[in-house]
Amino acid sequence: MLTAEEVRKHDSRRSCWVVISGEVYDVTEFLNQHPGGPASILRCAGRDATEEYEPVHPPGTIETHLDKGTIEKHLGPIDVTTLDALKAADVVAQTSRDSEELAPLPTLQNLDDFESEARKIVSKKAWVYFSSSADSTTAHARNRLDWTRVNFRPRILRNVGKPVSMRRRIMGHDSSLPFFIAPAAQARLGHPEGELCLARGAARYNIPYCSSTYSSIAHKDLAKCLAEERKGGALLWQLYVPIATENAKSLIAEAKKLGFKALVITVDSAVIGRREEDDRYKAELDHAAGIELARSANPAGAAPILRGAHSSTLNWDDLTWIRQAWNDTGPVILKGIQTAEDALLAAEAGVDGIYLSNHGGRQLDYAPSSLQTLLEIRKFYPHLLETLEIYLDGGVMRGTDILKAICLGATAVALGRPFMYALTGYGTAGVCKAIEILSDQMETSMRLMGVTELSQLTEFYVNTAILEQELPRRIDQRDGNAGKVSSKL
Ligand code: HEM
Ligand SMILES: Cc1cc2nc3c(=O)[nH]c(=O)nc-3n(C[C@H](O)[C@H](O)[C@H](O)COP(=O)(O)O)c2cc1C
Repeated sequence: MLTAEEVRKHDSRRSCWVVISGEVYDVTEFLNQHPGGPASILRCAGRDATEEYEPVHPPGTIETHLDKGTIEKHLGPIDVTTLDALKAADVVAQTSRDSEELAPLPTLQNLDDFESEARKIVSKKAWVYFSSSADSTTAHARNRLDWTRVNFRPRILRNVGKPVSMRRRIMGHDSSLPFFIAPAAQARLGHPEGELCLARGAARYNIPYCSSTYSSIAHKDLAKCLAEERKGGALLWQLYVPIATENAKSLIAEAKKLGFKALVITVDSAVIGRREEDDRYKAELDHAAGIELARSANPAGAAPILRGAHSSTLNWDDLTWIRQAWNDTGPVILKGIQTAEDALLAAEAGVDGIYLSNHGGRQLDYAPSSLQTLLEIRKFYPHLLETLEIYLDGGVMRGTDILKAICLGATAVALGRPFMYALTGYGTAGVCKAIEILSDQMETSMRLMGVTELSQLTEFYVNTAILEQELPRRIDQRDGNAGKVSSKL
């Protein structure tokens, strides 16, 4: 049996050992293959990495890689009585949650409240990961701002005393509400039960949950959780296409095997965006740990250094083998469409739906808000609204935002950060309360607009004049079928 003293000696690039759940691994050769980059492991070198590792990786990650031979050296168990000496002080501090500080859940009134409550107790690592957005953060700010720039045109004197129906078919699922939970990785950074809280919330309110490729709870456990709830809901599989095609195919095979209802392929992440707050925090940790990793040096002629672990070569042709692997198991949706041109290409590629998103402003800064993209599609390729399912996300904080999207022809809307904040503070109960708040906000607003069913909402219920002034005057119509243009604006 190994001791802490022995492990501590292997704390560098030359020899890097880590302890995870009481087992010691030699990961020296794995460092440069680590999909999260070598620095994240080097920060834990010679230490107990369990607290850093667990919230980010689903159970079984190491075992799978041991089987595949990517990680070769399982050195055996550590003497647990010596383990405390191997924990980093900051990790211990970061994981302490003092829920005493939180406002009682029933007093929360809107989704902003969840954000401010979560901030009180969340670790710095989780906060920068959840909240950060790319570069100048303008895309993120605009996501939120643009919802405020659309006004309603309510109708009066209509009988709105009857029950309000908000049902919508979302990616093949009959959802009770016209929104779903967007994919967001590493939920266990916020709460020990992580993504399970999201799956339970989705089941209890019968809405879909699109889980991330990087779910920190194993997908099979999410499927099990949904089945155990026996209430409703549906699981959708978000796919980041990995660099190796065989890895992508095995993820798709897993999605099929576990009964996920739709394949949501994220197409806005050829490289990972520069989220400065996140990168600054990691650089601070690296600096404190004495880790220096040259990133930008790229000698002329050498292959470019790309950020992240996803395929940077992904292109429209790849949709063919991806769809063959998925084999019509359910709808295929492209997540991250940001222009009318790409919406048209997506339709021509035969996908079932498009998901307008700039990744919560975390990828390309100054990318258009999904609301702008929706208006752009309405202006240049309005027929797509009839032929494609249209989903969107980014900055959605209120039921009124969801209604605005529905008026403009969206099938449904998704929310990312708000649910991460809800689970961080309050676990499953927080997720359920967030869904209730949105549902309540929508119901009241629908009655005040003079409708009781989503199908009654049309473009005439919103005034988008301000945003329309900012639409591009022309788009590149060389690729698509320009003959179909007959503007809805
Ligand atoms: C063997 C010990 C391992 C340790 C100590 C470790 C540690 C970490 C840490 C601390 C992070 C967080 C990065 C950050 O926030 O800066 C991370 C990220 C990541 N790790 Fe590991 N890891 C290990 C093995 C693996 C394996 C076997 C895989 C295989 C898939 C993997 C995949 C990833 C991915 C994809 C991320 C990035 C997640 C994201 O950015 O959303 N890791 N790892
Ligand atoms: C913490 C976090 C993690 C995310 N992880 C993923 C992911 O794994 N896959 C993905 O397609 N999108 C991911 N996203 C983007 C969301 O799916 C969604 O597009 C975005 O959060 C919507 O913006 P909102 O946070 O303003 O609602 C992530 C977003 C956040 C905030």
